[in-house]
Amino acid sequence: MAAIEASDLAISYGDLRAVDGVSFEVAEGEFFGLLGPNGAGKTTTLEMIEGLRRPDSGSVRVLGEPVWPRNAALLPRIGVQLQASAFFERLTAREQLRTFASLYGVPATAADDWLERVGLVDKAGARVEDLSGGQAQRLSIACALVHDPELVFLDEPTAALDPQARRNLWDLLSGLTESGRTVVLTTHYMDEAEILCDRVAIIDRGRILQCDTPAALVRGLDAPARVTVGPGQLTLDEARAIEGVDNATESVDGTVLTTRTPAPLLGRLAAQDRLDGVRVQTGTLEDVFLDLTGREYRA
Ligand SMILES: Nc1ncnc2c1ncn2[C@@H]1O[C@H](COP(=O)(O)OP(=O)(O)OP(=O)(O)O)[C@@H](O)[C@H]1O
Repeated sequence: MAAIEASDLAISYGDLRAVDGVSFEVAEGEFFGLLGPNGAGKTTTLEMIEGLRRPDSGSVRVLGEPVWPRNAALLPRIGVQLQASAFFERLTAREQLRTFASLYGVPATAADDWLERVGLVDKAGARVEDLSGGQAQRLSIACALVHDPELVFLDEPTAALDPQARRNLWDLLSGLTESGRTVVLTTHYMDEAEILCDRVAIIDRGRILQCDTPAALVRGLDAPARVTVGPGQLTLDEARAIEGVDNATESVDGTVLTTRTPAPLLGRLAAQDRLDGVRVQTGTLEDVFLDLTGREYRA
């Protein structure tokens, strides 16, 4: 059984078709990403799947059940991350989490376990308004998971965090599917989706442009790899003479070799003892987005 089956979802706000025929399935245990720029329709799509917003047309089944009209049987089985601003005011981090636990009828020990899992034991007595952005996001994720849901929705969990705090949160997020739980994440960040998600749907202007594993999407681009060899190791003529090199240029970082066959090229560079400081860049999801839409990604 699929954890989510969304079929031809559409919703308009006045003249704006915010979601325009979106269909996808998410398998149980999958880490699935909805990826797209501001205003693409990610949040609206999630709200329809969570049963918070009624689609104009189309249908959704979650964990085998219809979500609309509001399906109370599903509530204990799904977790929805609240934006940090939706915390109960003036509670400490522990009280906040214990309040969620009691609303779901789970013991306070579950709250304390999650406090530990998200690394907030030191902040247990701090009021939620005194937490840093990253700590608040960790707490909101713990609140969504305290009742051990089968399916959890995380809407831009790393928005507004600095790069270090985002990376710290990735460790926590990547462990969430370990016990077979399904995770659906929306994000602006292509790098985040590439690292965390088993599959991503790239969504723009209310439509899914592509849906696949990040690796397959990048492979489908058929973009050449760029292999940069440290400065002074190769002349351009030597570089161009190496089998598999399509082009070679100089940059401040060294000699940049363009190739469609990076693995054998690296083997040849190794044989010439020229691997010191070599960097390999392949296509990224940002390149996929550019290729699909013809414009830069507007994160
Ligand atoms: N209640 C509403 N009334 C009118 N327009 C809306 C409403 N909610 C969303 N929209 C519009 O629908 C489009 C999709 O919005 P949505 O919030 O789903 O995008 P998003 O991909 O989640 O964007 P973001 O990453 O900025 O949160 C946007 O153009 C938005 O302005």
